Amino acid sequence: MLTITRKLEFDAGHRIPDHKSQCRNLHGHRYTLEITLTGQVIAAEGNSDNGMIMDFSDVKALAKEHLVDVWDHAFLVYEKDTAVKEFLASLPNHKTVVIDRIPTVENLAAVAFDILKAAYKDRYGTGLKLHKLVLHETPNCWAEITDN
Ligand SMILES: Nc1nc2c(c(=O)[nH]1)N=C([C@H](O)[C@H](O)COP(=O)(O)OP(=O)(O)OP(=O)(O)O)CN2
Ligand SMILES: [Zn+2]
Repeated sequence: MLTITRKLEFDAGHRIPDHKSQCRNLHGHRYTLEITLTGQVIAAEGNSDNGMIMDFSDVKALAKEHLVDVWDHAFLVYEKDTAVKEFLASLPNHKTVVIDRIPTVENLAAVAFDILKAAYKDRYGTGLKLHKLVLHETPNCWAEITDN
């Protein structure tokens, strides 16, 4: 299978409220996102994206619009983490993203996959689709999710 992968980075805060150790504290990460797409290679002489599955700049633009700019410098808070949710709501103009599950790297990768799957789906009639997403929380810890 032929794929292309675009890497982007963003910063976000989170906490894992029931964690046994450090991760129950408010803290942040520089997340690294790897987006892998598959689809037919575009064959259209004279087109800017001739010979590409998708121009990397378009991969980046869609990722930013639908996910990266939404999560960058936001605090990603679990919807049932009432104490932190209320605190963040008390801060004027604070960038907060409420997540319907605990913001572990596994869950954030799954949420990101669903968002980006819809964003890339068959934009050119070439079967373009999100194949895999990797989300690094630290250089040493990451989750991967693949389309099934
Ligand atoms: N399965 C998971 N385990 C942990 C998660 C997670 O999302 N899924 N998250 C955390 C913490 O939030 C944190 O992101 C990881 O911290 P840590 O284990 O300290 O990671 P480091 O890379 O900084 O660890 P080093 O020991 O410095 O390499 C915890 N667990
Ligand atoms: Zn963390």
